[in-house]
Amino acid sequence: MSDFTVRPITDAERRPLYDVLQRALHRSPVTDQRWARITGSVRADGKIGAFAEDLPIGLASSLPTAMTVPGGASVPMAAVNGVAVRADWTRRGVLTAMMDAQLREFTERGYTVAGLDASETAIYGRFGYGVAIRAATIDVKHPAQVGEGARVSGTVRILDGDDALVAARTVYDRIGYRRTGMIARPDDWWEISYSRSIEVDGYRLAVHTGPDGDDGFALYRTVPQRTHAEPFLGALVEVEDLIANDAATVAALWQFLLSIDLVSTVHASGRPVDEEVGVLLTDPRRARTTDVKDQLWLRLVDVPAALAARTYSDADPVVIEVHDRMLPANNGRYRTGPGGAERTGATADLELDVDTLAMLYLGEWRPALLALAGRITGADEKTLARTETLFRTEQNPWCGTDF
Ligand SMILES: CC(=O)SCCNC(=O)CCNC(=O)[C@H](O)C(C)(C)COP(=O)(O)OP(=O)(O)OC[C@H]1O[C@@H](n2cnc3c(N)ncnc32)[C@H](O)[C@@H]1OP(=O)(O)O
Repeated sequence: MSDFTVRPITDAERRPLYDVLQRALHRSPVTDQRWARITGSVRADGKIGAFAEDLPIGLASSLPTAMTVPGGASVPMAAVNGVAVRADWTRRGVLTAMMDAQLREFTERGYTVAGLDASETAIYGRFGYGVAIRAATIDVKHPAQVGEGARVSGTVRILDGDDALVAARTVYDRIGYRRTGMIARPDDWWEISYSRSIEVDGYRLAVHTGPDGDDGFALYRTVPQRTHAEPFLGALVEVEDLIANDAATVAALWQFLLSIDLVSTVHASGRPVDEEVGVLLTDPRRARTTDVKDQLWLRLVDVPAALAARTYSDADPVVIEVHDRMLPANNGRYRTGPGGAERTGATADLELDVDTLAMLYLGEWRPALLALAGRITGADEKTLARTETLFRTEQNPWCGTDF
């Protein structure tokens, strides 16, 4: 018998469990002032707690949202956003018990998928999450400037505090989550995460205005780099969020970020892997992609619904056999082709675990590579090529929301 219990939390348990999360992420416990600001958005609903008798020892939170899938439909998604176990209770199965309870809750609530941003890569595969989106870190070193011929226009203004929060929400809602992998940003996420970036971490918002009004923004802060040894070293510009309605607005926001004086480097993480900043510059080598890593770990909670929600390119269907240890209702074979996806009794063309299906689902990974890694079995080269055609997407998926 385990010496802890896992269950939905009450209102009174929110703050102590929020502090379990803060501590696990090496942040200070929340202040009374900050709690007063966010308390309405830190809801008990969607939170699973772990308790040793009355002691709160673990938390797994989620927010309801929706994600755009290939073809443009959006599916109900649980954004898993606050997972922590007290340091004196780790490696005793607390997270495993919370993940199990959470997945059962997601099924009951009718979520098609769940997603998370993993603190470490070794944790979530065992629960059926796979890396469905990768993102790039881009560093631009000064002197760097956007070339004169670049098609950038419009104006940029800087906002702070609540004005920044309101403007970012308004522009995001206006642009929408159009690209595959983007999500609707939940109200509570704006109130907790975005307000922390602005109020606690000192970020400001550069809002771009084009011919039809505000159409993009960059959330950024400047961090001094000067030392006694290097008294003239310029500041670092850290870009946390950059959203725009089209590529020209993305370019205009980069132009603004590169125009800030007394800066040595502009650093942006979580960018789309196809965001080519270098080509905009007079010297392309000033921009470097310094990292490409997992951005979104996706869990297909309802495999039949997920497979049916996206579109497929033109190729003969494949029969995919899916294995799901934690949600056995997903086990089975699915005929997947341009006409859609449905359960079948036919012989499988390929087999995979549900985390690998998540890696395929948004078009991030080539099936041949997944077969090479031993993640797809039973498929010959022709089947893998067919699967690639079916699942291929025109543009790389990108989430862009750090939840
Ligand atoms: C979506 C997000 O919020 S990401 C943020 C996640 N939170 C953090 O990183 C905060 C700091 N860390 C923690 O709070 C905890 O260590 C957690 C939540 C990561 C893990 O909680 P635990 O209760 O220790 O996990 P649990 O005991 O259920 O471990 C399950 C398995 O995962 C493995 N595991 C858990 N954490 C890690 C890790 N950080 N690295 C490698 N393996 C891990 C365990 O070894 C175990 O494997 P086993 O079944 O083969 O023995």
